[in-house]
Amino acid sequence: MAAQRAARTKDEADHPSSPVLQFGPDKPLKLDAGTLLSPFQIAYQTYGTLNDARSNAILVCHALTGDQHVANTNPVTGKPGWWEVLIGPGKIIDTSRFFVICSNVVGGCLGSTGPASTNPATGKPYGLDLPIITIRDMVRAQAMLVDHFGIEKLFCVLGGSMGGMQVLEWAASHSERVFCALPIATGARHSSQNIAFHEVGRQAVMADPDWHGGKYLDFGKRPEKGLAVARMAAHITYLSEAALHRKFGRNLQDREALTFGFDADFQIESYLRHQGMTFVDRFDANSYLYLTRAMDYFDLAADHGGRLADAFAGTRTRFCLVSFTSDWLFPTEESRSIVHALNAAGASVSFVEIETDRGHDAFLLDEPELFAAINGFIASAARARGLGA
Ligand SMILES: CC(=O)SCCNC(=O)CCNC(=O)[C@H](O)C(C)(C)COP(=O)(O)OP(=O)(O)OC[C@H]1O[C@@H](n2cnc3c(N)ncnc32)[C@H](O)[C@@H]1OP(=O)(O)O
Ligand SMILES: N[C@@H](CCO)C(=O)O
Repeated sequence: MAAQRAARTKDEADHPSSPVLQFGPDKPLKLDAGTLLSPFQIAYQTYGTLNDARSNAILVCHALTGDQHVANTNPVTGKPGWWEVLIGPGKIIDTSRFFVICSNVVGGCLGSTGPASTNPATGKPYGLDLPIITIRDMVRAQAMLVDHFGIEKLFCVLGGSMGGMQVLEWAASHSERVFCALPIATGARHSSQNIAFHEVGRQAVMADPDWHGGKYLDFGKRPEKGLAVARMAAHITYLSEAALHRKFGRNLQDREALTFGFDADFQIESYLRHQGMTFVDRFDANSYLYLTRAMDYFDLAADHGGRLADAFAGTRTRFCLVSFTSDWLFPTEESRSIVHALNAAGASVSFVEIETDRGHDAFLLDEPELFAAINGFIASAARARGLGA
């Protein structure tokens, strides 16, 4: 165990934005697809220090296109970590008290094994030869990383969107290892409408002639146009009609009049083009296919005989669910149905619906009510866990 603690050096603690840390388990990853993934890597970051009782660990699960750089400068984009506003010394998730772990999901493209990784059978990138990865597979891999740190029980698992799906999966399949769980802006299954949007995005990628059946790395050119269009369509779903109206209305982009052509006349067009173009600089097209598929396949009730409450039978985990009024991707009803299932399972659960026009991606923004909910829930759970004030 001492060796496991030593795996996290002082340099890592002092320089959390230091190069990507990777863990290669010596066991294969058992996949829901019925195969084994071996070898495989998990890229991760940690912040803070694990206490002697190993009771202060918080696992943060990232969303569809997020990564492990939750609270340090992102080495690809140069931007702050995606929850740096929330996590750090003296912040709401205080890394002078808690040991925070965030890992890149398996199937991703920032250091964990994914479709761009080398297939040991061919010596070439996996491409579509990588087996389909599920949310449960991602969580199995994270559990191996948590084992690597010698942590039996996580104090908290939290995350939004696809991160929230991982939180629910942790609570369902490793309930004895989770003291408290905070799924945000998520659902216990991906809805028909959400699968539909993902399918549009995947078809945009696959229709790009540079995709080459997923073997684009062999050809030296990536399917950037298709991936950008996929992101543009998806990005609309992360916002809301009201937010788009508030931010852009029908304002024109750097011009006084319509051009009577197909340039980006409107600010919203220019904005979406920007979102699409910047996305392709930081994300792999095949990873996008795999991770959207993982979300589509997620159906916690189906995995437990069709009754969601059975996924949480006997749980002692404390839950807090958060939804946003303008989130049309994971509307409040999705969270409410999870709350009902938790009630039926006799779980300890609280629920916060936050009034905002910022849509689904509100969980990534400076949202005071969200931070107040996280703060209150973690403070009360920490007292119950004997982790002090
Ligand atoms: C959970 C995780 O794991 S992280 C997930 C991965 N990360 C993301 O999804 C982040 C991408 N998402 C976003 O940027 C989402 O819009 C939000 C909602 C999170 C950010 O919202 P805001 O902070 O309000 O930023 P906003 O939506 O206005 O976008 C700002 C960007 O649009 C650009 N922009 C704004 N207006 C225009 C315009 N008219 N024309 C062109 N570009 C524009 C800005 O220059 C800025 O660009 P930059 O990000 O390259 O610096
Ligand atoms: N916009 C976030 C959340 C999507 O669910 C992302 O790209 O990961």
